[in-house]
Amino acid sequence: MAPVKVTKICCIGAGYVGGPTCAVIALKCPHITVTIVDLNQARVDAWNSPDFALPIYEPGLVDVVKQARGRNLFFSTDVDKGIQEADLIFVSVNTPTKKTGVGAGFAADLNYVELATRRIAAVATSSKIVVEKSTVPCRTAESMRTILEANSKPGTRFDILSNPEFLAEGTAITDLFSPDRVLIGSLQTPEGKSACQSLGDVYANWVPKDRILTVGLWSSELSKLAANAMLAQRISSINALSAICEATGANIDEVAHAIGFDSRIGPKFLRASVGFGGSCFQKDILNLVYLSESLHLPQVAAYWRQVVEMNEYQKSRFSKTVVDTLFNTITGKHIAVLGFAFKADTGDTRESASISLIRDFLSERAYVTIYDPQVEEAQIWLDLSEACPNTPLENIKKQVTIAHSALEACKQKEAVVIATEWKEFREINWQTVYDDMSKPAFVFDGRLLVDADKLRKIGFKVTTIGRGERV
Ligand SMILES: NC(=O)c1ccc[n+]([C@@H]2O[C@H](COP(=O)([O-])OP(=O)(O)OC[C@H]3O[C@@H](n4cnc5c(N)ncnc54)[C@H](O)[C@@H]3O)[C@@H](O)[C@H]2O)c1
Ligand SMILES: O=c1ccn([C@@H]2O[C@H](COP(=O)(O)OP(=O)(O)O[C@H]3O[C@H](CO)[C@@H](O)[C@H](O)[C@H]3O)[C@@H](O)[C@H]2O)c(=O)[nH]1
Repeated sequence: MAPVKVTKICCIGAGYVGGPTCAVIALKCPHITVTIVDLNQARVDAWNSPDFALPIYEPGLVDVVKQARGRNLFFSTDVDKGIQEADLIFVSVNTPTKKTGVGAGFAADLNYVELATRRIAAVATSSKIVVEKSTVPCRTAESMRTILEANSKPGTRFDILSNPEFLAEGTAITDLFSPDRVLIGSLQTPEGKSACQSLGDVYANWVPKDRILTVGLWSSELSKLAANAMLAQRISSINALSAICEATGANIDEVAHAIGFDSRIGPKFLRASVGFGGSCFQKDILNLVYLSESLHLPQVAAYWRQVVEMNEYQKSRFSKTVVDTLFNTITGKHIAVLGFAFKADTGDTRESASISLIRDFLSERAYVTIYDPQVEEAQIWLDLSEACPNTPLENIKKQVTIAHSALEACKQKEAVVIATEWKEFREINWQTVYDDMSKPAFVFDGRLLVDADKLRKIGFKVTTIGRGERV
């Protein structure tokens, strides 16, 4: 069966994945018309804004959108038209952890995937290749196929592919320009393989062919969960070791450097921290835990659950270190928290470790001043309200202030907590920060970001993750 030559792509979901991924496809494939659709009018308006005030912050994204928007890249809320016109449809909707019902707290909520799939089935009038881009549990493609086939009109067919996304926020554009690999899963039938080639040909416009991996559908779905589980496991492993370093006087930087030199281990993703955040790691591991339990594999479930538990431990251990170091009480004390995003170079706050720290500080009745270069004030209030469900927002606001610069945040505070690895925190004038702080002036570096010795020379009392010495 000859592969369909893709000329029109629709992406359902204009979020952190759908937006950048399909904007890059449009840029790299000027012969393909790409329409990204979303039900969220405000989001689509932001993607279309004349001054390119895009709904997400991602280095390099504005340049990509500037080049392609209006040429062969379009953003719209007309989901049905987008579906009808396309020959290939990406489903890139959110798959958060379920909050209620069976599997609550672990399983992925597939409601958005199902609704998008049902919409495709309801309005498609010609054959489509439907590509699962969202991260989903193993065998979700089968459910999508069942829905689509049960609703297909005479003469139309649907081929389902899995094409999980591996971009990381903050580096999305470079990841998409030069991916380690593009993974495409398909049924191993002539039709499935032909659909797989159609999508592979789209990526081949800029991705070397040896980086386009083709596998079975279920392997592709599971590989996405597996990749995130293994990455998060590395962080929990190095964080577990950071606790041993603090207790023994070993230095986690030196340990990471030493083990990373072993080519079988490698140096990446070994940075001890206050804990991993982001919308994916925790969600996808819990999803794997749920899958393992559903498959009656309790030991496997317990193994992966421990990665998340270690992360929770790391966050609470850091909060406790702050309290212990500040003479066992932070009640009434003023603390600056630098960074609210879950990592640098993004405005995304989902599962940010900063939120857990601030919640702990508020419960100890400290006063907190937050500064982040990218996160909107409204988002901070929303996240803190969710983190402290029993405290009305007006009470939270009595304890929390939002500053407009790092220097302003640190002024007259007793302690500075670095929660996100923004480069500007390394480069601020620490002498000025010191001069303006109450004394003794404490710095708690949750990201191994600053030169602790230099700060100590200025006069700070510095506590760093994974290092025994504390003055
Ligand atoms: N954020 C990441 O870095 C990342 C990376 C790789 C994979 N993923 C996975 O990709 C998926 C999307 O993640 P995201 O971060 O882009 O989510 P997101 O919440 O930023 O975006 C999802 C968008 O889908 C829209 N949507 C939901 N249902 C819809 C429907 N029926 N019709 C039209 N629009 C609809 C929502 O309005 C939202 O704008 C998730 O499964 C996630 O696990 C995310
Ligand atoms: O050595 C490290 C590396 C990362 N982190 C933290 O881990 C979290 C996740 O970071 P990162 O993986 O860089 O960002 P994400 O955007 O969450 O990307 C992950 O999740 C995506 C969604 O599934 C995948 O596509 C990516 O491949 C995967 O890296 C952040 O809080 C980081 O600060 C550390 O603490 N130490």
